[in-house]
Amino acid sequence: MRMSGNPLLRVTDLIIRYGSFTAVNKVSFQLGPGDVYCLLGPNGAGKTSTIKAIVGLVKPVEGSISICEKNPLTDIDAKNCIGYVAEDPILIESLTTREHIEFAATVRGVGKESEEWVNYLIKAFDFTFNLDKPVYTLSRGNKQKASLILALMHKPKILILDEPFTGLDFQSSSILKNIIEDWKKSQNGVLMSTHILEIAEKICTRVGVIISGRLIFEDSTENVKARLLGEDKFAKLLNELTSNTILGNK
Ligand SMILES: Nc1ncnc2c1ncn2[C@@H]1O[C@H](COP(=O)(O)OP(=O)(O)OP(=O)(O)O)[C@@H](O)[C@H]1O
Repeated sequence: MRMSGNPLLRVTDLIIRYGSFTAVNKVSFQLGPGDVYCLLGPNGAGKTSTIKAIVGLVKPVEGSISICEKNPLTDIDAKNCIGYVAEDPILIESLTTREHIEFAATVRGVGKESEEWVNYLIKAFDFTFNLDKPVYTLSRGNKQKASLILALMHKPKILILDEPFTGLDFQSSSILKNIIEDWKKSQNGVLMSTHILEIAEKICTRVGVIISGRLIFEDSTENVKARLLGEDKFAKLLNELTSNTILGNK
């Protein structure tokens, strides 16, 4: 695969099982500097499981993961290289977002120098009036915004976003798209799962199609589009990949 510089993230032969069920089967891919890698696939394909293994929320039975050239199992610094937004925001319901930000700043060693950036994020996501409300009073979309601010505040080299546009209003979606573009330009990396083909086509530099736990197709978005000449055919390819894959028997 074409890549400039060492990969920021390397996933090799990842296998995840829940009991006897294999949810992710020998998945391998890399995220290079400047990449926005989109994992595409139907419900239950294994996208979230793959992401959870990368951020350490699920223990794979086999395979290896390298984050910023560090082993996350043995090197605590690997975690600081990541900003993660889960499909369902992971927040402490009784705390306010301001308290989450203060706690995260202490844990990650984020100091005064980041104040301007954090204030920018709060303003950009139109979050000022929600900052001091307990999380349990926030709407789904505002919890998503809180998660995004927390994931971005330490300017991680790798952003990992699981269905990040779900529940976001138009303005916040547009801000997030700009931030993803900035991450790409700064030679950082973004790994993202999405069901929205338009986003994959417009934002991602690479797409990986995962079905029944297997990564069955991977290419640059540029190549896919050049080959398929148009959005309808991009969607058609994914439909075909989905229907041609024999489900079960993994
Ligand atoms: N904790 C769990 N215990 C048992 N099975 C699980 C668990 N988590 C996920 N699975 C199963 O693993 C498979 C992959 O799930 P996963 O959430 O990774 O898929 P996904 O591609 O992210 O789906 P979606 O697009 O619906 O979010 C599914 O069959 C799911 O039911």
